[in-house]
Amino acid sequence: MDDLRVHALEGVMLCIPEGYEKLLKIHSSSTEESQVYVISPVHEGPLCLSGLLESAKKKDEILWSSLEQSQLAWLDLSSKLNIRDEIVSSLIRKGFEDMEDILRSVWLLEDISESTLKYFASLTSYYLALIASAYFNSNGITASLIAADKAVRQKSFTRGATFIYGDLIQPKIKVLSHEGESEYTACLCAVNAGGALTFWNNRSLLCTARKKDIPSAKVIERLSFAEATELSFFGAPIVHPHYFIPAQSQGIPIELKFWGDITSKGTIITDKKSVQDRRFPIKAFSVMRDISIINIEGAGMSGIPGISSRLFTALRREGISVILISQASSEYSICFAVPSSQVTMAAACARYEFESELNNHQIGSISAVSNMAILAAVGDVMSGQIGVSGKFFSALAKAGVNISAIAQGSSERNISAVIRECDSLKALSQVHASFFLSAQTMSVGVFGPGNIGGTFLNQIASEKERLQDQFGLDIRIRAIASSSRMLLSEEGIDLSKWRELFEVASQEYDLNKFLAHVGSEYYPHSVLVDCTTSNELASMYSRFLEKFHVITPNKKAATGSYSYYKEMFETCKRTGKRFLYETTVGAGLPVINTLNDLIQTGDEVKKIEGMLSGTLSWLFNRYDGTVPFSQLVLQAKEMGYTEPDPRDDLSGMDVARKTVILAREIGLDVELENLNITSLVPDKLKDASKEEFLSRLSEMDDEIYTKYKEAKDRGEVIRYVGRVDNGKCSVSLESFGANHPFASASGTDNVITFVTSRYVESQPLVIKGPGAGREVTAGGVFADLLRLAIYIGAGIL
Ligand SMILES: NC(=O)C1=CN([C@@H]2O[C@H](COP(=O)(O)OP(=O)(O)OC[C@H]3O[C@@H](n4cnc5c(N)ncnc54)[C@H](OP(=O)(O)O)[C@@H]3O)[C@@H](O)[C@H]2O)C=CC1
Ligand SMILES: N[C@@H](CC=O)C(=O)O
Repeated sequence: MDDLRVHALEGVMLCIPEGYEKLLKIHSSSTEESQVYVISPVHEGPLCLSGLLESAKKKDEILWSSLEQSQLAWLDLSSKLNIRDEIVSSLIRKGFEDMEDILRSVWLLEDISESTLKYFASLTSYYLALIASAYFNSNGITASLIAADKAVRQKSFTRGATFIYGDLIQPKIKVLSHEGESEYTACLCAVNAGGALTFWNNRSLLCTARKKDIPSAKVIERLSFAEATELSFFGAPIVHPHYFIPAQSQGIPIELKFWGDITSKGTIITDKKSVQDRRFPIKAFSVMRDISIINIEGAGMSGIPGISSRLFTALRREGISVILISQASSEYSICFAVPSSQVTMAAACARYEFESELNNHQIGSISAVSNMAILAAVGDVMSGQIGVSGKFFSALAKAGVNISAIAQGSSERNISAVIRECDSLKALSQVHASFFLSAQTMSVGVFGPGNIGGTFLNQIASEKERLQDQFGLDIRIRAIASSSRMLLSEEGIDLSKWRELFEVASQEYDLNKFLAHVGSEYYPHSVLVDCTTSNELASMYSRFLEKFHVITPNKKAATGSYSYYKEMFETCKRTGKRFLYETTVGAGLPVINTLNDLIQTGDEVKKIEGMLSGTLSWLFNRYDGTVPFSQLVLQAKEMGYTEPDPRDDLSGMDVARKTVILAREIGLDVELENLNITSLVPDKLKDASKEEFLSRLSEMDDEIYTKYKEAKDRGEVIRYVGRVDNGKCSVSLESFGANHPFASASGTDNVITFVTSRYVESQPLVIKGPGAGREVTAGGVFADLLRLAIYIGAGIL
């Protein structure tokens, strides 16, 4: 068992009775025999005493009633803790009598000396220590009080509790007005008396990112002093390194704990360099907001010694704190970041310093940009590990975050990027997920909860948890829209009951609202899944791809005009967004991806031939004249094989679209209008409404029977085929003998053959399987979503 632990506490923690109860719990659960509590002064609230001095200086009559109220507040705290020790109240009263004398002289002199200010502050720390020791004693724990200046010289402390108060010891360079007040004294006590150290903060546990920004951020268990130094600079809940130098120099580990959650183990800072798992090179990410950058540019700076030195000397003279510096090796420009509150002064200071260089154009411009943030990644294990910064920057690129400046120290323990403040949350959540510190989250909006869309939502519902646990992929379906209603949810729709929610909680459909919701800034990756057959939505993909990834089984966009088709891919190239549409041909079959593999590996595709309609395949496989064709069409619709309007299948249009998609995939500039399409839909039903067409379906029965009979008599079967051959596309209704591969297709089979340089005519590459249906198609859309997840960096194998 260690003998001694020294705790650094903020005075404010002990301004309410619950604070003492917490402290008692901490004491009782600690293993060390001697516990030392260094208590910092109170700087705000009813127990703070510095306001009295201000009133005295201003000769404000309110002083006397405030003095009385203040005394009552202190006595009240002690009585609420049931402290019966008369000495405590009489010492508090005595302190107030002394204060009254001092306040009278401040009143007369209208001046507050530094030592008076310190005395009033240290009195609060004394009172807290006094009350705490009385409270501990009344709870059967031996407790005593020692003034800080004496405590730091002690080689040992008595068993039980010791409370240290007063004018706490400060390092020579103080950082922020009230930072580290108890920590430095605690360090000195621990170093001198050989004890362990705990710093209690009132802000939060130290996590891999700020919890407010990334709710799934985890507590960091261990940290090296060097990492702690980097993180403290970037605003993590650790005091400035100046305050823990004594402990660091003696290799005394420091526990960082959070007063709001005293049972958490918190973080241990040690002098050991982190040797954690190299798969997790980053310990934590931090964001500093409200930053401005100043850029100094000019050809005349190259190779001129002393420019940087003059700049930073001038800035230091003005007390401007430079947070980050980045200079191109060409020395053509220097960029540095400062807090926005200092940017005007910093820019003026730089202009003043380089006035003559500006006048003679050695320096072209000195410009400032505000509303920036610094995103920093910190970790010992980054050092020497190839690819960490690459991953960091590519993660930012995938999230569409522009980087204005970069800095990486040669220790390789910190990479910092200056980005726009409005991108900071999105950037943080992307890099945090990319280094597997939290799940890779996608904000997904689904258009069209019909056959395919609805099945897709059900499939996600059943796999969501597993994907999150196994691969850290967090798919959040945050919006669902039909043509008239939409359901939005901030955290993600509960997919176990999405249908009921859509019924009862949906609102009127508003596309702009839908897009703004799915694309909300917090999420680094926003995805639109279009499971409609809407032309209107398809015509907006190019616009969507500016900001969203698009996944769709809807064939309309990929078969729109060739210029629009090109435009979508140009947008993708520019924005880094993905357009995935595997299910537009062959439903869940791997047709487009296979074709792409052939092309990307240098194969030459000479001919594509396919039975591309699952519906027509099923109809002609089923039809034998016993059940009317029209009835089978209704069954196919019921089973989710047909297009929302079955005329799209029966007219050959669906096959034509798929043929065009395949042709374009191999680089052919083809337009749908140029295809000759044989339609099975009688002319008289072409322009009827969908409802009328369905009610008059039987009018096509005779003609189909004739076609069927003619083929049958030849010993053949009817198939609808799409072809891309010799640079030309065609679709046709044909009949095939029993030996043809198309004749052996059953059910909703699609059969697609590729003849290429590698897969010759006599032995083509053949893809065969169900080419329509809810489950297979929705599964294909889901697979596209997972492909996208891999692209954005999810660790799916
Ligand atoms: N069935 C299959 O096997 C395959 C289908 N596909 C494609 O999948 C897509 C969907 O087909 P399927 O699920 O059968 O069709 P459904 O008719 O079952 O569903 C379509 C859905 O889209 C909604 N919708 C229509 N217009 C809009 C709009 N402008 N905005 C938002 N929602 C809209 C409809 O809502 P509302 O009720 O308001 O009209 C409905 O919920 C089609 O493009 C089809 O070509 C691709 C491969 C295979
Ligand atoms: N209706 C289509 C569905 C797939 O695209 C078909 O039958 O093939």
